[in-house]
Amino acid sequence: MKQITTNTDLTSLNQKQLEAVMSEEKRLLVLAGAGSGKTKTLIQKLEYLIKDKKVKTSEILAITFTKNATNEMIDRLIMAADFSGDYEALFKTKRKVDQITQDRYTYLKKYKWVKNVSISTFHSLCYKIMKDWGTKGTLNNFNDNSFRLILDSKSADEDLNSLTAKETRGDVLGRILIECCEDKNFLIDFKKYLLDYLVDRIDFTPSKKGKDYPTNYTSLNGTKVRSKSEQYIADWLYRHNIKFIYEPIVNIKKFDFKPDFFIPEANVYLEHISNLSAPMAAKEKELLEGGKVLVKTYESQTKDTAFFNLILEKSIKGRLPLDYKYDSSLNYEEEFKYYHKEVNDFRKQVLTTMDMIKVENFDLSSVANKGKKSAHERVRKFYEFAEILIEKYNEYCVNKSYQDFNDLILGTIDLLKKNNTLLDTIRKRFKYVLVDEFQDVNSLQVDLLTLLLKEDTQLFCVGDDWQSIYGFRGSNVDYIVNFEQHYPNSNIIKLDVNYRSTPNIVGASNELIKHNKFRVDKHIEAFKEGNSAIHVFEGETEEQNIDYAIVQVKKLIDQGFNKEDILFLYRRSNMYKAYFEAFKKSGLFVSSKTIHSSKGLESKAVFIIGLTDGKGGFPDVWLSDIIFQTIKETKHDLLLEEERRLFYVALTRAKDHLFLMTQKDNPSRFINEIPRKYKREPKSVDSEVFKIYQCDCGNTVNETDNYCSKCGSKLSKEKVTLDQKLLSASNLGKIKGKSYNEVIAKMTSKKYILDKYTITAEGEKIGIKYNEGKNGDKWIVYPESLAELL
Ligand SMILES: Nc1ncnc2c1ncn2[C@@H]1O[C@H](COP(=O)(O)OP(=O)(O)OP(=O)(O)O)[C@@H](O)[C@H]1O
Repeated sequence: MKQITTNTDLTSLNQKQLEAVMSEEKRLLVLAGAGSGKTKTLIQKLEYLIKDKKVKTSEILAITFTKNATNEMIDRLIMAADFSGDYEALFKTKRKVDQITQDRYTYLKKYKWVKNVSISTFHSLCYKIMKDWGTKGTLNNFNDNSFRLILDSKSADEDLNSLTAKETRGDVLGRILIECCEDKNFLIDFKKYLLDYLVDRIDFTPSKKGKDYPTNYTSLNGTKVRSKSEQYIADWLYRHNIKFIYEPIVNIKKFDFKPDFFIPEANVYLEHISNLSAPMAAKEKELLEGGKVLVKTYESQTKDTAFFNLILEKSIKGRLPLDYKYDSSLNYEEEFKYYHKEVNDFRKQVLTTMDMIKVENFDLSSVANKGKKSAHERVRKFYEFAEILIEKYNEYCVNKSYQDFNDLILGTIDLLKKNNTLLDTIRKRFKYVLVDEFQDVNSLQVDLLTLLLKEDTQLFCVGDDWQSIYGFRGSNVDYIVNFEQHYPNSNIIKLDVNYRSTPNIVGASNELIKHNKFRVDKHIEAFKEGNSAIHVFEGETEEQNIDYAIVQVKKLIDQGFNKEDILFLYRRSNMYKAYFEAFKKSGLFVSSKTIHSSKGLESKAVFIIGLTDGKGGFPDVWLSDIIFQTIKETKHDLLLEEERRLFYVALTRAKDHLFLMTQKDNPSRFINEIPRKYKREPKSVDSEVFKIYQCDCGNTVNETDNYCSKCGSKLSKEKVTLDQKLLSASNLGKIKGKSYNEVIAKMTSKKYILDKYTITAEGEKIGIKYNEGKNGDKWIVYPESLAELL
């Protein structure tokens, strides 16, 4: 084999990183804090194995979680191979995605050995195994190799799109639902479920009759009625194809009134009487005098459904023509035309249920049976429908030979278990298995991984339990926290130097994460020096926060920061909407991302917005719906810990500057969990007064100065008056190289707010003005802040 050379420089590693790279341990976890060089160590390990240990490239399997991570790894290997530095130089130029892919392809042809290393996501690994080893062309077989992928939408992974079914999982499930609704009973039952639980959401309403008690219920034909019993009557009529008018206005002789129902074809009025009903006597008399038939039903009768049905049969059916057609065909389109959103939500719930069952490797019928025994009617009903739909869905996918992402892993596990030759071949081939982001693995992935290992396979995992943020998708932080239990005779190396962030950012994130119970203890130290504090800004309104952000962003841009250097992060996309509009208006360009998608990134300045407490803020702990709790229970405490890890990820993306944006009187608990010493918080105006002293020559001097630095004259403390403490508009202009008029125009063009005070300009005076009572107005300036605004 041709000698592979790379420009790997092991001397750039610290002691622990080096130890990890050179380790011969069969089961090793490199457990690290943010910015401590996990990715760097993993890549160096790859290079070390190939270049120094002369391991055959085909014997290495490196597993990542995303296509981006795979590409990053490939790019770093190409850079290591490319001594000319040309490939690295390309990254400094602006390129379109297509161009990046093309360049990668060109260089992979040049450095073929990089291509020989199996670097793939779990999914693409399984895809390949299934395609290469699945049973050839045997439809209806779980291990069929002529399958196509079925996804929720177009894949972000271009390579996968050509291999993907045209229809999405949602399309298929939707069609199966329509087919099931050809059975009228199914349709009516399903519509009732949808109206009760996704439209009226009756189970989310307090059971006690109070002001929150629902004022109406949607009946099967869409009429809103006032009570559950009225809904029952309306539904009974609908099911029997009997038309009705709800609360028709009747005027027979003396007054207008509204009986509950009128059934024209039976020429009957129906009044349902409960203890909430208004007195009936006068209305009844009117109807009688008008020769109308009135049927009365009573709340007490509804307790026994069969009995109540009988009453309705007798009093209504008996008055309809003998040949009345009680049966009618119902059309899905017509029945659900106003409820597309709810049908869509239901479909998503079924797909999530399906995924959760697969990820946990559970059996559909056991989960469905558990669900059907739930104390909640909504859950019982959901699983009745879900079981039928999922069974039919699975049947359809097997017939069509469709596999979703979880099927790929399940299918591969199944295939490896059945096919000993294959298992043996793969185990013998991959002598080194490297896994990135190990904190994100789920049970299925661990099962697969375990299958791939022989006793003497080297398993090298890197991860950070503090950054595990995909619990909601089924990943289980336990595999990294209790690595030694899952992999007996394993070793752990902790990387504890953060090369990315300033000491305040590292200190703050260390302190924050200590509030989590479920974690491995690590103490991460900052490599960098510097004492820039974390800025906490508490505006009274979102507008104030945006104004502040604009000022700070402009300041950073003045310092030479570009788009990539400034990153706005948020828990949910809608938090950024108003910022986006304001930046667009001001012609400012910054990067922005949800925190989940910022994993692995870094930026010189990071702004975390939307840090308010409570619903819609951050943390925002949502216990999963009881439907999903049936499959996997989630607990409030653990969800809060995951939110905190998400905040940890956000904090640790920042290299030098970190801004936390919240709202006055409603800060996120996470901000309070960061000790004060790391933060620069706006304090009250009085405690923060930054006094400005002026020499007679106009030069600004410090309080402790005895002599003026400009004219050299001795400064007399007694001369300092309130007015003299003020930095005049002219002087402020001089400092910033602006004219008096420019300063005043700028300050008065917009109301800048500092803390809760408005900065105003009046003549030469500029700053914060507040009323001192009989001594007149008092002015205070924050020179630093004012200068920032200019
Ligand atoms: N030994 C080292 N000496 C100097 N710089 C280092 C060293 N190790 C890592 N770095 C630098 O630290 C930064 C973070 O490294 P890397 O991205 O590999 O960390 P990470 O642990 O994967 O981060 P995270 O998990 O937070 O995304 C990079 O800029 C990297 O070049």
